[in-house]
Amino acid sequence: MLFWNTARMSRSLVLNGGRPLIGDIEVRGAKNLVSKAMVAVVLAEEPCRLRGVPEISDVQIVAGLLELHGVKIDSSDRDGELLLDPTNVEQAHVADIDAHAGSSRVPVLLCGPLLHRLGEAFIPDLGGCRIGERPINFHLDVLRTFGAVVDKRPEGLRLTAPHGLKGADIQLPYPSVGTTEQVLLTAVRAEGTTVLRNAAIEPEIMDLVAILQKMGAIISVQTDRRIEIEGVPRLGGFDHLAIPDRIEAGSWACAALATAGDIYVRGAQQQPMMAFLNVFRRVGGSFDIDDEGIRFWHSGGDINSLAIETDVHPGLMTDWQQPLVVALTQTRGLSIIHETVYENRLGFTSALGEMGAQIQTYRNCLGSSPCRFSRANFQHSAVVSGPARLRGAEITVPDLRGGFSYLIAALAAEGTSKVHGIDLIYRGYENFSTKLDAVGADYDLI
Ligand SMILES: CC(=O)N[C@H]1[C@@H](OP(=O)(O)OP(=O)(O)OC[C@H]2O[C@@H](n3ccc(=O)[nH]c3=O)[C@H](O)[C@@H]2O)O[C@H](CO)[C@@H](O)[C@@H]1O
Ligand SMILES: C=C(OP(=O)(O)O)C(=O)O
Repeated sequence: MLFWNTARMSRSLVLNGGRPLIGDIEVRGAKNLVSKAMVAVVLAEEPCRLRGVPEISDVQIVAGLLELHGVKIDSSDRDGELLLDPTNVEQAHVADIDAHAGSSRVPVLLCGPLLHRLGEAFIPDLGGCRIGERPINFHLDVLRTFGAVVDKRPEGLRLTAPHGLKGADIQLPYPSVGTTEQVLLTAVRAEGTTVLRNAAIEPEIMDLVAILQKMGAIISVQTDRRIEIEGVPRLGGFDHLAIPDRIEAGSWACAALATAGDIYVRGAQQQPMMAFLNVFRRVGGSFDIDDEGIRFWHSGGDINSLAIETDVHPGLMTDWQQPLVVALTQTRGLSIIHETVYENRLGFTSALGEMGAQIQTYRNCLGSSPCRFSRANFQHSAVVSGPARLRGAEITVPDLRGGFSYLIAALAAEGTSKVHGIDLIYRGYENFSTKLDAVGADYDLI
């Protein structure tokens, strides 16, 4: 059992903005690795230890699902250590699994591990941020290539593998993070070799590869988005310290910039954040990297507008886009955003408009080249005109990163803001209210 429960947390925040955020905060393991590492436990035949686990609701959701499948989970105190024992993995009751419907996207990654362990998997309807259609067609296609039979039912998906799972030759239509993880988590114990082309290579995926290697997997990552996996008959446990959360680190960096503040993010690492750090420097923010973390601050005077384009790694990660947009409202001139990963990740800007930001969204690709959305009717580009004098407003969180971005906007704004629906922010920002205290924010939880 986990000892924390974000379901008991507050739903709204009242914030008084207009003062710089200054102080030290710490980020722990990445949401986008920790939840996958927990899924990998189902493949193990020995207990596993995961360290640096943040107290976020996505961890809670995956822990609940694993417990339904007989994984014993122990987290006794606040040191971020989870002990997970999968020796008695069993089929969960469909009705119990169904109770987790709509809560996260991670359950789809249980397909391969459950098929290997139990020969059958039932997956509830998925949740996750509503920032686009987010189909799972790539996931189902690759699972079928391995030999899975997918039965779509009103309450979710039922998968079986009547002839076992066999290594496959796979070319992804787009370097999808989740589908790459799906392939890794299935191929490591499939019979024979799998070759995956056009794979995603995000740092969290490389950390998952490291975990699987500790468990006994044989995986080679080539330089051209090609990953080769030799299936093995058995996997053992692991002991692993999760890669720190670069999205959370970048979000606090944007909070420092937008409020003309100065925040030291303990745990932030340079390498996985290179694309972000380049943007931060170009916009005129300052940073200083040491062995323990990164200090981000506003250097005074005007900051620069610029053009940014999100992309798969090593490009600028889409999850940084929303907090960056808030920082860009404070720059002089016109900034351009081209969101190429999700077709609908700019909807959060309309509430920023109510706060005084000048943001116009466009269907056209306002980037270096047309993206996958060029001929579709999606508002996936934006022009931000600044600097804007933001004023407090009453707003409701639309999604995880949009939610944190609203907190930044409220703290940069003059006056008082009320932000509702903050439970979504607990999905990926550990103890954010304690961290707001640490950087001197003026707020009340209601
Ligand atoms: C829990 C987690 O790790 N979430 C991250 C993961 O999401 P997630 O793994 O869902 O993102 P993907 O990389 O798979 O999605 C990228 C694009 O591919 C499309 N697609 C994906 C799968 C599919 O079957 N069909 C399809 O069309 C999506 O709609 C999207 O337009 O990577 C995203 C891109 O870095 C991040 O924003 C999310 O924070
Ligand atoms: C889009 C995100 O997460 P998820 O895929 O879990 O919805 C995110 O972390 O910003």
